[in-house]
Amino acid sequence: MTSAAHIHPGVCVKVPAKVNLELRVGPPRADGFHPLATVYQGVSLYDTIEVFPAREWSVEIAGRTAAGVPADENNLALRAAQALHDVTGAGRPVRIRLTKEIPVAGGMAGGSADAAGALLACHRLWGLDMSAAELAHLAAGLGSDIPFLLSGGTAIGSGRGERIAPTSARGIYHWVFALSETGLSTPAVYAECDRLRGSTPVPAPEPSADLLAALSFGNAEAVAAAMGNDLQAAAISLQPALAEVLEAGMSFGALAGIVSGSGPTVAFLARDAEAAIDLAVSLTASGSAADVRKASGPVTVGPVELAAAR
Ligand SMILES: C[C@@](CO)(OP(=O)(O)O)[C@H](O)COP(=O)(O)OP(=O)(O)OC[C@H]1O[C@@H](n2ccc(N)nc2=O)[C@H](O)[C@@H]1O
Ligand SMILES: Nc1ncnc2c1ncn2[C@@H]1O[C@H](COP(=O)(O)OP(=O)(O)O)[C@@H](O)[C@H]1O
Repeated sequence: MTSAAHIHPGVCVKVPAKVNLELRVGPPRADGFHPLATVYQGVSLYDTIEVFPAREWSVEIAGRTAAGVPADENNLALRAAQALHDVTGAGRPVRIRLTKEIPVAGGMAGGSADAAGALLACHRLWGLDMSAAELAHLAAGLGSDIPFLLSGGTAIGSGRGERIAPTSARGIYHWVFALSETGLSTPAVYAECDRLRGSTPVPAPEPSADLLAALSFGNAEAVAAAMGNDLQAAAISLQPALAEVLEAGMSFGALAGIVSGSGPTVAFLARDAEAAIDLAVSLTASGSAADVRKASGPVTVGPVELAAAR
């Protein structure tokens, strides 16, 4: 065989990070999960997921935020590819290449993005014809955030976050993310939320009408006023320095600051693109965050296309 016979084309897709504009958390269900009412938005920090036919399953990890991501069977992208293979009986093993830009364990769903990307890329590579609903069902079994990341954009999440409904959203939102040096574990933050609530009765979660109206008008000030995260107090309780990060961003002119999901990334909404640049510069100069990223939303998952042979 010539060496060209060993070069198989692969498939590539870029999947964004998410921020929860609102995250309302109900009391724990019998299965331990918390019922949610959340508004997700895809933001322009992307992981790239490439899959190539191979003799054995494997995953390799590159990119700015590669450190600490498991390159074994605990990797969510690998688990997703194998789950798709198991339920369909289709396809051969793949080598997965992740190029990570999304902060790890930061409350921005990087692992979920990689899992969603692996599902989309393997679905194409193996020539499958599952419906969007079938893929979403499989995604939900792998993680609550994954169905949203099959498409991105702006959407309402209910159930444990896996039930996605579109919402009308206008405008472009300019974000500055303050990253933390150490991650927070999602289950630990949910548990801390329950502990802080104690025996206080918690109502069933609902998305706020004000936020949905603000999004439908594309009014950044009104969106900022309506943002909220029920996990924020728990994230601050576990990582008290986050309170200072929030204060710093507000003092530098953010419209609003919020812990992203289970944290510890703090998301600041800026008035416009210029204000976002000023805010990112001030936050960086002040040294109040380990790292600072600018992004805009909503953005969707990129096209599923051929990857260069490697
Ligand atoms: C908090 C959120 C907000 O969007 O995002 P992150 O901050 O992790 O990105 C999500 O609820 C995270 O979703 P995801 O990371 O997919 O969670 P899963 O793998 O489904 O669950 C991990 C663990 O989180 C807790 N969990 C998750 C979702 C939920 N509705 N209730 C929960 O109590 C459970 O302890 C569960 O065992
Ligand atoms: N492909 C992946 N990318 C990032 N983290 C992964 C991946 N696969 C498994 N993990 C594990 O999942 C944990 C949570 O990661 P991540 O999805 O980035 O955070 P979060 O749930 O806060 O959004 C990490 O600490 C890591 O050990």
